[in-house]
Amino acid sequence: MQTINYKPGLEGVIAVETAISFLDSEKEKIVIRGQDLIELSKQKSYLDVAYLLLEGNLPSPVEKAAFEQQLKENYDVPKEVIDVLKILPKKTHPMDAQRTAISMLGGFDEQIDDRSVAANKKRAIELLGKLPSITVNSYRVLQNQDPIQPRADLSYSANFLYMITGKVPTAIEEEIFDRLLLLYIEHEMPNSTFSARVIASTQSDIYGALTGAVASLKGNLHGGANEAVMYMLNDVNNAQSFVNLLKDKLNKKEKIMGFGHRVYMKKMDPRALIMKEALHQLCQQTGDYSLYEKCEAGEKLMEQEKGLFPNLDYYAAPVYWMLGIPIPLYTPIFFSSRTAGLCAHVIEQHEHNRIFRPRVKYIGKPY
Ligand SMILES: CC(=O)SCCNC(=O)CCNC(=O)[C@H](O)C(C)(C)COP(=O)(O)OP(=O)(O)OC[C@H]1O[C@@H](n2cnc3c(N)ncnc32)[C@H](O)[C@@H]1OP(=O)(O)O
Ligand SMILES: O=C([O-])CC(=O)C(=O)O
Repeated sequence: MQTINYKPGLEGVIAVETAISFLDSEKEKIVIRGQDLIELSKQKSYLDVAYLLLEGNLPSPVEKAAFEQQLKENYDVPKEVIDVLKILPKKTHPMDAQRTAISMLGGFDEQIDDRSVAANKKRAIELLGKLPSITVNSYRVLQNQDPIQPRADLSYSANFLYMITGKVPTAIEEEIFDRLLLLYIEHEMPNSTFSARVIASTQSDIYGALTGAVASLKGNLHGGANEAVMYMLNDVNNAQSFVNLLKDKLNKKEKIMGFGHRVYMKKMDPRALIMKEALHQLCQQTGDYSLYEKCEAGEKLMEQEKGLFPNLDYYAAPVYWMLGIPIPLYTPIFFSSRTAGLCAHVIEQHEHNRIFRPRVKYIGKPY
């Protein structure tokens, strides 16, 4: 007779011991190596938090400059990777192209079998350096556009946004894009991180773990929600039509993208609030508040009708839009940011490994 302790979707199950991050619902903190992500988003930049994740402490100004320089030295992507992206069917989703490119990088790693912390940290830096180019250029070649070269004279985030839009961003655009990357950087044990750790736990390599994580993040119950939110917002002209659209979807028992979360069940994802403020800031710049009005109306309706609150993807989507970012890049950019957190998790998994191998509750034919 089996002893059953089955939680559908592993809800509430503790899967790993980690020193990387923790969602403390009681204290309302997203803890990243002992620091609150929301506080960090007000004072620090994406690269500070990427360094914190990989090294365990925030960088000094000198360490940060050296870290940024290392990333810039790794901006170039092997020509063979771009060549493969060019032969993908043009209807390939950029997430699938990103997945292919990351997977290919494994073949260029001369020390692929080295699972040491030092080797994995080196790979994390190489991956973080290459991700902006992989992300943007995989999309560009699918659009029959020539790859764009990174610009090392710009900051990491400014270059990333420049590569996406083809324009050097203004100071406010750079600041908001950097905040968006920072908020997406790490979030404890979402499906993609779990996937990466499960793969790494077989002693498989970081490229395989990240390739699996891209596939996980693509789904619209996870990272793919940000793109779905924007298509929904663009389907209607004003706040009232958006409310009507959501009511209609709810009547059809459809899930509304950008709402709900396994951990934030009774209140709004704190990261979404920061993006809501960023959206307001961007609307102030243009004088056009229509996206903000639609989002707020949707937020109110969902609370009234379902007691559900926005997650990060809900308010990140219109921020991406106002920064001039094409919708198919929203989830690949999320992944690009999350690479820092995922690499920290793969490093930790390789350091303190036990293979994941759960059991089942058998509901098949009697035997
Ligand atoms: C950055 C991120 O990746 S955040 C996640 C982004 N994903 C989305 O926005 C997709 C929409 N949201 C969802 O599908 C879910 O809320 C998830 C996947 C995020 C969490 O899923 P779970 O923790 O398994 O919650 P579950 O789906 O069981 O929902 C609990 C109840 O709330 C309802 N619910 C949850 N989210 C939604 C939603 N977005 N729209 C409508 N109803 C919802 C469910 O239908 C369910 O109702 P029931 O008990 O009457 O059946
Ligand atoms: O935590 C989750 O399940 C999903 C999420 O918000 C994230 O990965 O940022």
